[in-house]
Amino acid sequence: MSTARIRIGLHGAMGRMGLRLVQLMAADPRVELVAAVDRSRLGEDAGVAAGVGPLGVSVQTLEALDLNAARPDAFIDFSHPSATSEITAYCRRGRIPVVVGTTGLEADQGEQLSAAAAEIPVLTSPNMSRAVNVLMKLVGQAAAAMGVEADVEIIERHHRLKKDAPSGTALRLAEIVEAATGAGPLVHGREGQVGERPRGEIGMHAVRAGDCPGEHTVMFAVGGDTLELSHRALNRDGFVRGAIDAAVFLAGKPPGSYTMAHVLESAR
Ligand SMILES: NC(=O)C1=CN([C@@H]2O[C@H](COP(=O)(O)OP(=O)(O)OC[C@H]3O[C@@H](n4cnc5c(N)ncnc54)[C@H](OP(=O)(O)O)[C@@H]3O)[C@@H](O)[C@H]2O)C=CC1
Ligand SMILES: O=C(O)C1=N[C@H](C(=O)O)C[C@H](O)C1
Repeated sequence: MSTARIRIGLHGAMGRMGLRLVQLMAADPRVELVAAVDRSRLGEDAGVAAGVGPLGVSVQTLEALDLNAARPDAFIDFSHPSATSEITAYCRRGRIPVVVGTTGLEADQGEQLSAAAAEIPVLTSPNMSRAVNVLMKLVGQAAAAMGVEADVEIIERHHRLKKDAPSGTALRLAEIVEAATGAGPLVHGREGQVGERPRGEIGMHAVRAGDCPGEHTVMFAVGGDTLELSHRALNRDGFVRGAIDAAVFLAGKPPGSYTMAHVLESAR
């Protein structure tokens, strides 16, 4: 017996994440691309643009999208903070669940997402990769076990085209350490006569180089011992598969705020 595919709209469909989503969704029997929204490559067939052949879905702006024709069960957003409020408001008006992967959001956008979650299902995560979500759990455990006496340094490395720094994932890792130990403040890089390192400080370092898809290391150092927990993405597929799983999970859920933890728990 065949079940209906989950109808997915992409916001930021012609970006690095969007194009890989078009490719992996085309090979995933659970889902169907029904809307490809971007401000670039308007009018192109999204499948042709992604190299998987015609899908009959043209790239268009949100304003031009015919919602009654597309009937998305969920939207996935990997665009830019300046565009995320628009897709959130659109999904809220249309009662469409939304997965937000865009990072670098302002505090008031977090509030908008929380307000939207009172009316529609909203899943946000700075990192959709299963492995990174395991890293987050391990970092919480390590921080609690190492204690506030351990010097914590977070190093993230990304491609030269990334627009926000530090990465959303690195900021989340810092929040996890802070929650486990009360450590802080966060110190971004160091330069000049900074003096001895105070206890509790969390050092944050953003490397931008080449085409690196994303790496995160959290270092815990005490006298005589250093523990490092790292994740290295070899390509974007882990983020993309997580985002598809998130959209499949979210379609048909009641309104509320969801995270990748809900998705991963549901898959066990
Ligand atoms: N949560 C996660 O797991 C991950 C999150 N990310 C985050 O996702 C976001 C996108 O990353 P990435 O795909 O690499 O970025 P890209 O810049 O490659 O893609 C973003 C796409 O969105 C388009 N866009 C920008 N503004 C608008 C707008 N106002 N309306 C419509 N489309 C718009 C861009 O068009 P144009 O090219 O014209 O600017 C581009 O096509 C980033 O915030 C990144 O940090 C990335 C990977 C994983
Ligand atoms: O912009 C990217 O590429 C990535 N951004 C996310 C972040 O800011 O944490 C996740 C991933 O590392 C790739």
